[in-house]
Amino acid sequence: MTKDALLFDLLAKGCLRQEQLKKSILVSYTREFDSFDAIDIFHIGEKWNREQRLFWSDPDGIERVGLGYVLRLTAAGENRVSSIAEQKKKLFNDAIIEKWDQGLSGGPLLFGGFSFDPDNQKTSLKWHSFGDATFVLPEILLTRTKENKSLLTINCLMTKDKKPYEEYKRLYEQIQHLKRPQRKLASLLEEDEWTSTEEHLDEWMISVKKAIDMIQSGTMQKIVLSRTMRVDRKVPYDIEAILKALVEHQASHYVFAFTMGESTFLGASPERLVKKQGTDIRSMCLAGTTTRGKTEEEDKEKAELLLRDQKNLQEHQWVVNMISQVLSSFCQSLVVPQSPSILKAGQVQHLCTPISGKLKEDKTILELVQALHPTPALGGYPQKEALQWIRELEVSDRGWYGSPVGWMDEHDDGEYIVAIRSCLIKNSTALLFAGCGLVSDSTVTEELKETRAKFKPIFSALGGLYD
Ligand SMILES: C=C(O[C@H]1C=CC=C(C(=O)O)[C@@H]1O)C(=O)O
Ligand SMILES: [Mg+2]
Repeated sequence: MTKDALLFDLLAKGCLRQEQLKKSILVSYTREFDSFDAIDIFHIGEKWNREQRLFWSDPDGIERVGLGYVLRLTAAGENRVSSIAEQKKKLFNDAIIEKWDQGLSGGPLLFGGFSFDPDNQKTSLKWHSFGDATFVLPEILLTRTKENKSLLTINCLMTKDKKPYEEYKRLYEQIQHLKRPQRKLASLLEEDEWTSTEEHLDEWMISVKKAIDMIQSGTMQKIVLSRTMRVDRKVPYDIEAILKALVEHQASHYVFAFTMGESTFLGASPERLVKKQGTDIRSMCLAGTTTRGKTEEEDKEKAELLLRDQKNLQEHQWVVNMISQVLSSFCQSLVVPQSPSILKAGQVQHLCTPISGKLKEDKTILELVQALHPTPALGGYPQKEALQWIRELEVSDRGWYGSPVGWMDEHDDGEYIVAIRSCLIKNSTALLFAGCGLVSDSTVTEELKETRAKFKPIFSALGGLYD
């Protein structure tokens, strides 16, 4: 039997099971594929379904491109995480999943994320297609593994009206299409083509001052406040060109893009929230920032100053305390380094404490995400009060900025990052986000500079200069 004849077989099996159980059946088939260029494949998706495309690459070198969404799981409000978990469970019940090698990382992965705060009333139309929680299952998912193997996953939901042969024919044609990439020359922006505006800057500075005063008075320990920069072009943004720039310049980051309808949320985040593989857990505390030096020597000097800087160490410590406390309740063992190291992230560098652990009992990746979000790297401390202050002090709607975004598999393993260094793009407008952790030694001027530096990596990828 040829590889794709097996696909037909599975679809027929799915159809039969659908008739027997009288419910929609997920059929997922993963096989080896020809080597591919992820950006090229993403580009092919523009022609056939430009409103349903996703891209994901991680620091281990794994790349994934998803084209077309078989289904969308959505949820709103306080119970959004458990609602997604329930919908996911139902979807995988009775599913037919075939992988030629169980050890490889293809398969029916769900990609998506959550808004930062479902209780924030500033629901703007801009984030409409993303909602409080949205997960998608791509129809075609191409994966390049760490070992440089290419995998093709085809997902299909066999509903009552679907005929196996018709589905097979349609999917087969799409696979042929994938083999004929046409590379378009990605063009970055010319300098005179865009205008940028730092939005509500005065209001933001007043809010930062208020938050610092409050922290100094002892009411709060830490609050993270973010702001937006709008960058307008004369012509629509070229998402592939931006991804190409991010992948080239930010290879050590998580580069992601989720297109939901006309809008794309994309970025290159250095921050892992949590990864779960069986009982192994990995997380990361990232907070405390300085800029990069112009020479290697200056860069190192800045890093050394950061490692000794009391304000940044304090800012960092709230995150270490919270993440280690949360994870210790889930884990039988946890490794937390005594002091932070440096993580270089494009035009900035951070204090970073990686954390790893072993789960004591079976948990899903979503349970871990729910317990961790938002850490004091994006919210503050104490968490509940910090969220309340963010609602009151921030003008912009964070939407999915600063939120958990990622993927999960049929075994409830997966990886979520914190969506920072990111922007929301619609046609010729990009909205960039950057925030900063405020503690008692913060000053408005320094935090303004810090957020300006944090805009740079994504701004550069939109066409500004890398410096
Ligand atoms: C909130 C952001 O960064 C967080 C992660 C690393 C360092 C941070 C800081 O030093 O303030 C922030 O906590 C952002 O980039 O928008
Ligand atoms: Mg900071």
